[in-house]
Amino acid sequence: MSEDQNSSDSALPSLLQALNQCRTSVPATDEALNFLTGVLKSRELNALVNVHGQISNRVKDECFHPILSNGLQIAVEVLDLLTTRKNLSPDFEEICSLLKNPHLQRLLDVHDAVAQKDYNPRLSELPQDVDKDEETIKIAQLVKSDEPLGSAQSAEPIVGATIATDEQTGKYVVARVFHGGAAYRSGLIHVGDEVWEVNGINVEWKPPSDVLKILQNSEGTIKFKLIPADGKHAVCESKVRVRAHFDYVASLDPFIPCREAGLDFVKGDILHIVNQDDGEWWQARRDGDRTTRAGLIPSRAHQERMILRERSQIGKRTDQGPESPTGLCLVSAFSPSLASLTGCKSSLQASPNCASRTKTKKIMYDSTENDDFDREEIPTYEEVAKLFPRPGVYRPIILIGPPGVGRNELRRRLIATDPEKFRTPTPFTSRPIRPGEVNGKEYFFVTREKMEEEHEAGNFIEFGEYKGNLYGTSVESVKMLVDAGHVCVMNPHYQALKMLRSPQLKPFIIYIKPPAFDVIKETRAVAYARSTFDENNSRGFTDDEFKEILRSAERVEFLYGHLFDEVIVNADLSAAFEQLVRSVSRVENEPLWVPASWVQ
Ligand SMILES: Nc1ncnc2c1ncn2[C@@H]1O[C@H](COP(=O)(O)OP(=O)(O)OP(=O)(O)O)[C@@H](O)[C@H]1O
Repeated sequence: MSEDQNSSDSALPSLLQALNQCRTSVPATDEALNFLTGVLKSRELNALVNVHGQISNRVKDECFHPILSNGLQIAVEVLDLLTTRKNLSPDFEEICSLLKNPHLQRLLDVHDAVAQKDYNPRLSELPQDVDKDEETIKIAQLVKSDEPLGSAQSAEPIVGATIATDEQTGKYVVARVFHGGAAYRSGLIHVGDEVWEVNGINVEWKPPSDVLKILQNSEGTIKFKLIPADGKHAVCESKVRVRAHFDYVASLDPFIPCREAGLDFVKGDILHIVNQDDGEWWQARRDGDRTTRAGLIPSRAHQERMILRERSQIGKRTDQGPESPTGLCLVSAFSPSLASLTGCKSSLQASPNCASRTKTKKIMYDSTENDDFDREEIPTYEEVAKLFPRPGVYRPIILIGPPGVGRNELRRRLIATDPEKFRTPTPFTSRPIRPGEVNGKEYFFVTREKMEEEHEAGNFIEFGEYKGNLYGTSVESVKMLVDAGHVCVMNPHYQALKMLRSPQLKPFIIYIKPPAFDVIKETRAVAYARSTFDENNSRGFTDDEFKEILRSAERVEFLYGHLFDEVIVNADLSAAFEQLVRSVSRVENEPLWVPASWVQ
């Protein structure tokens, strides 16, 4: 056994012995001393010391070299692969549960973070000739980045930091340090540090273009002499992941403080926010992309202001005439099955475009007074976390879209693949039960008073009146299906999303999008598709109805686009259905991003 091993083996007994010997002389309570004795004797600490001894024994003469730096990503991929398989052997089941363990995932995450700090190539020795009176100066050497410098307009692409002139002193200070960049990895350069010299050249009063030239012309390592900022050394990486609800192109943003440092992204991208110290500009990476340095993105507050600004400009233009998304016409559609019992206030105030549809059913839909309310929450970023599927507990599948786009058709096809597994919740009605009907099968039959009471209590996802009877689908009936191990599939009116998208139900929302006018017209004509806009006079769709579907789609996307988990364009029906089946399988088997509050 090695010396190290011996010393670590005897460390805890020696400590215990020492503690016993000085027990009476130390100013500590019996309780504290007993606690410490317990810790020193504990199995966990002894095991840990043992492991430490073993490791230091084995690697005494070697360096640690991480074999990989994306352990977590690989673990998730393995998990994804395994969870798609049915009838796994017990060994694989065990691997799955190990990989799902948050402690193991965190450990891999930390390992990767350490592994990605690329300490090579080694920096040359620091110079010995630092003046005694320069003790407060720090010298940082960075290896010049491989990124092309031709287009560099700032120091950022070269050293991973931005430098700005301090308004009060007129001197150069480090304004920002990018996560993952050379400056960040060095751990030596911090926001607020005053830049005194670059490669031995005093830059105190030089114009920015000269400083940039020095950086560009330097080869290999770049040496900085800095006057440290006080107490700003602790940079803590946040673990926040957000889903972006808007597209961002840094080169088109007139407000970004450093364009080269911007991070472009598109709606739906998952971003890892690594730093939120600056209230206006956050630093982020695309999730899973740990190899690159972080880039600048607008903070939530900044983006909200931009959106409000844009809206007020649209508002001004709308006052002067042209249409805006909120000015779109919305038509209700009604099909007799309660699953698609829909309608909305806006439909009762049809615009002149909709005037031809005189037979629109006046079905109340009152989950909200009007759907513009949704835009009060300005969609910028939503904090998300991964939700791992749990065997036997299925997330409800919600098909949303403009009436007539084909949600019902897709829902029915999905249920037909396995009617025992896929179910639509049973609605409630105040209509009297008819001969042959069974309570709880076609409907739950309840009194009008009971329905009104439940409605008042906010328990209905959809609620309406038809031919003097009330109909409604309750949150409870969705929960009942989920608890019974079924996959609940619904195609409610889009306004129902506000109630459905809750941590209790955790629905997966699929937007069924109409294709372009020509394609929708062609595909529906080939299939002899019947319009459900006017149930008493069911016939092929008219051009106006297709236009109405497209107009309504625009409105749904504008109001609820940020809530969609997936988009399926319903052009060719069998292709759309295949995509639906694939999505449903993903929801069952893969960890997917959901609002963070659903997981906590
Ligand atoms: N991709 C498609 N190609 C051809 N016909 C389609 C396609 N998708 C749906 N249809 C047909 O279009 C008609 C309307 O579809 P469906 O009833 O499913 O719409 P919906 O979105 O549920 O609207 P509603 O609530 O009005 O019923 C049906 O006759 C359906 O078979």
